[in-house]
Amino acid sequence: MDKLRIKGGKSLAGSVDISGAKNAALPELCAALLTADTVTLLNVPGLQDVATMLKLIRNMGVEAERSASAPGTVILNAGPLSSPEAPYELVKTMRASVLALGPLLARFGEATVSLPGGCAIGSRPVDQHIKGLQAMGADIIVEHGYMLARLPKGQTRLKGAAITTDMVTVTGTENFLMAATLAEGETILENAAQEPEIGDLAEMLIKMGANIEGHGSRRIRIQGVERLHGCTHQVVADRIETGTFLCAVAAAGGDVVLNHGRADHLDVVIEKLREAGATVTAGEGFIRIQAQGRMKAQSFRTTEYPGFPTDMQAQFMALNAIAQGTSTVTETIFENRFMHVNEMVRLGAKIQIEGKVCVINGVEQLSGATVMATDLRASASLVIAGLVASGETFVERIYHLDRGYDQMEAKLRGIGADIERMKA
Ligand SMILES: CC(=O)N[C@H]1[C@@H](OP(=O)(O)OP(=O)(O)OC[C@H]2O[C@@H](n3ccc(=O)[nH]c3=O)[C@H](O)[C@@H]2O)O[C@H](CO)[C@@H](O)[C@@H]1O
Ligand SMILES: C=C(OP(=O)(O)O)C(=O)O
Repeated sequence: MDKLRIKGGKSLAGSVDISGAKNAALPELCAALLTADTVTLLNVPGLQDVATMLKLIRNMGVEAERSASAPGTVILNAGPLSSPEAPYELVKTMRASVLALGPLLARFGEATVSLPGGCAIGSRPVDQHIKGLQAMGADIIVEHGYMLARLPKGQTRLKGAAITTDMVTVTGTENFLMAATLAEGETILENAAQEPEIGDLAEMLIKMGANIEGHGSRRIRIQGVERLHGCTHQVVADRIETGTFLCAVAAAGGDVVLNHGRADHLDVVIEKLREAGATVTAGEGFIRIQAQGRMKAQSFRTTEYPGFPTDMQAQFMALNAIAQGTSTVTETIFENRFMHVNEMVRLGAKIQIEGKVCVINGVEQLSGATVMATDLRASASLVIAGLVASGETFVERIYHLDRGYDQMEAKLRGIGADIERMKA
């Protein structure tokens, strides 16, 4: 297994190109299942999760190729799709595979999708996905670890429905959105997620001929159409990758421009960074951060968008770990998303976990050690901690990092970090 070696203490300067968002690219690859026409996605990030999703849909019979001449371009054609199935072997490494369920049901009237299972950050059930698609008329049974979904005999389309989920669910909203585009009649999604990736998916579906209103709000209305057509769509910039680099610069110090970064998708995080003492400026297609000296620790609580993103919790905690003062971080979305804490403690951080809350007493210096990545954002937080720790830090099990960051170590090296991948 590859690991990262980081020699801490370098400040960061220069510019980084932010990639397309993992959490937009994954549903958008699944949206291509909704049409027999060709769909072209631009700005698709080079991530392990994208490779897994391409494998998953190719396994169904979909033609899906990365363009050799245009980096980031993926051309998809689900015309030849023959097997609407997502097997456990592929689903187990990537929970987002559940996003195949809605489009498959909508277009083919059947789908067999493995239950994703729990993961390091929490149990992550899919009961809301099942309940919502059942409300749209699907028969879904769970058997041998699989969701077996089909339309009742004689029915060729899902039916529009009013769906109110028990909690805000991002991939749940995306599954219903995609399913509803081809359903008969109107679907109203109440308590819908408002993450920018939902808006980006909706924009893509509208280009494909879908009739959608209200995306970006808590109530989305979809009027089903009989068929969708192909489109070309550019994946929105990754706000979590952007936020990760912002935290890295705030922690290590420096002056970095993030090209393609969208400040309007990161309001709360940027506000906290400003309160911490960083200077953050932004314009069309870029964000610049300048940071000098020790930041001031910031307390926060994760909530659904537009609140503080759970996917930024670990990275900001790394900043708090070496900031001045005491902060509290409350995780409200996932029940087990503090796996990075014990690893940070091994680097010298002073953090106590009290249920959903972490109390962090900022220390002046971390000291390098070997630490283990347990999930995607935990990995990123350990990289940030390694950038500021004295001596060398080795981050093991970075296959988690590769799931969701496009060449993170090369991008960090480009702005002056002393970081290298050690191949297994
Ligand atoms: C591919 C993708 O976009 N992943 C993101 C998505 O994950 P994902 O869509 O899986 O997360 P959800 O928004 O669904 O989860 C929110 C909460 O609802 C719970 N829940 C969800 C569905 C369900 O059927 N039953 C249920 O109990 C989850 O366990 C969690 O506690 O949103 C999360 C929350 O912003 C992010 O951390 C992930 O990066
Ligand atoms: C939890 C995350 O992703 P996923 O839903 O793909 O596991 C994440 O991106 O931080």
